[in-house]
Amino acid sequence: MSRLIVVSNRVAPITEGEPTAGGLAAGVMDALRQKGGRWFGWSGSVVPDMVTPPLPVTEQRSGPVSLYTMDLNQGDYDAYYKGFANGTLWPVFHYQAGLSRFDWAEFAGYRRVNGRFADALLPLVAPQDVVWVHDYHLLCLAEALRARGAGNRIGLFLHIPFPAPALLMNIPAHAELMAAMVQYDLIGFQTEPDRQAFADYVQREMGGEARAEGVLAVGGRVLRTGVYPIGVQDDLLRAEAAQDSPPVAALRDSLRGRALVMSVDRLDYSKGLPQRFHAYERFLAENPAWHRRVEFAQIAVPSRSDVQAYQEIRRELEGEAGRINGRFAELDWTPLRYLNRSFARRDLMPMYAGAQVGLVTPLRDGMNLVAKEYVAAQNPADPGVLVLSRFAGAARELDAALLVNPHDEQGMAAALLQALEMPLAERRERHAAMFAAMRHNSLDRWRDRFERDLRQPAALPAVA
Ligand SMILES: O=P(O)(O)OC[C@H]1O[C@H](O[C@H]2O[C@H](CO)[C@@H](O)[C@H](O)[C@H]2O)[C@H](O)[C@@H](O)[C@@H]1O
Ligand SMILES: O=c1ccn([C@@H]2O[C@H](COP(=O)(O)OP(=O)(O)O)[C@@H](O)[C@H]2O)c(=O)[nH]1
Repeated sequence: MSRLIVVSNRVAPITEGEPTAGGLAAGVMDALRQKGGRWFGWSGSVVPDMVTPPLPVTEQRSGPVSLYTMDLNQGDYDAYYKGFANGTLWPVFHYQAGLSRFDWAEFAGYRRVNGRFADALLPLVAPQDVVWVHDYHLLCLAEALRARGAGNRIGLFLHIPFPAPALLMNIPAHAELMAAMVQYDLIGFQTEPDRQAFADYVQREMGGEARAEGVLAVGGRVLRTGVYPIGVQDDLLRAEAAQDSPPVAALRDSLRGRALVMSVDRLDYSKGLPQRFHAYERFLAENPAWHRRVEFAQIAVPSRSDVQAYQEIRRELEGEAGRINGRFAELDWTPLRYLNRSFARRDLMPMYAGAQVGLVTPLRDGMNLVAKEYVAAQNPADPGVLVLSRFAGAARELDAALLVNPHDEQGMAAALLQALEMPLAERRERHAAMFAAMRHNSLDRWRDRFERDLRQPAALPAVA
């Protein structure tokens, strides 16, 4: 039997109900629980350099999912995760080249860790299995597996945007990176512009040829590319949204009838939090009639806190939250609640349900599952309004949201007012359109389409 072997840097906690660090882990766990499979990744623990590889692989089981994890030693973690993946690739792929740094030694460390993943993975993979790799941490994994003799079909799904070639070429190792990427059999993207940017580079810089829709021939290899927007499990989420719990009750009681604007993000510069804070400040300044009648809750979960750019954005936001509250707060009204902590998703869902506005305004985002979760949580008879950045992957499907440019403070302030004052009929109409789009590209569809295309070499690539 041919099994599905999933590989990603971040894996979900195996215990249900624990907060999940980001959309990849949430999405993959939900998808794997349905059908079962093997999932290999980093344990999240870093051990001293004197512990030398190969590091042991630990197995845990949760229902039909077998989770295999491995620690990283400090040197590998620094070069691979903190260095090349999150110090170089993440900013460039999110169109923030100015925040990117590059070091050949870190790139070598990134390749070395991709090799360590390959070494640990090989004993778990039978020749007939298919391997589904996730995200930018493992762009060189297919190359490492092939160098070790693996003949399996190997696919990559990129959860984050893929940059235009001119931007990608800011990375001095762009040619090495792309030569490794074309060792995959199938590469999936969140949106068509991401797929097109990849194909443009292959054609223009590598002499590749686009043969049929999405099929690329390059350097003696044929690989397929497709668009597979990640989704959510709306039935599960709707059930979670209907539950009450102590944090949800505490939030509701504290609002005392005020409207709630809500945002939930990892504390990441790509999420556009300072711009969002400034737009809310402008909204308050321009609309005194809304003072005491609205509160904005920003949940910002600390993330990658040992990377300098993340430390800087955290400091900036603490200052801005204090300043905005200092400017507008009254003894009995705090206009902005800023929380640096995480919640279990089953607690977030009823909070979304009670929020009149979901404010999701990243500068760039591969997809943004919070936007889809917000739509899933709403009561169709009296739904809230999603204000969504046009630069989130989710905006391509949820185009009935109030779409905003996160760099346009005035536009965002106006959208907030429009959302808070939107008539019921328009809210229902917009929500129905978004709900249908969200349901169509479900999490099951994402997994099934990618797995089907990965297993069928001859099948035509996907167009979402
Ligand atoms: O693993 P971390 O460094 O703690 O970061 C968390 C995850 O962040 C990113 O998530 C992305 O995947 C989501 C689901 O497809 C998508 O909606 C979002 O737009 C992406 O940013 C990252 O890509 C993951 O690898 C991280 O695990
Ligand atoms: O306190 C929190 C904050 C976020 N999330 C989940 O983390 C994911 C975030 O995914 P998204 O695609 O929005 O962004 P990412 O963090 O992956 O860039 C969503 O499923 C959220 O529900 C969570 O479980 N607890």
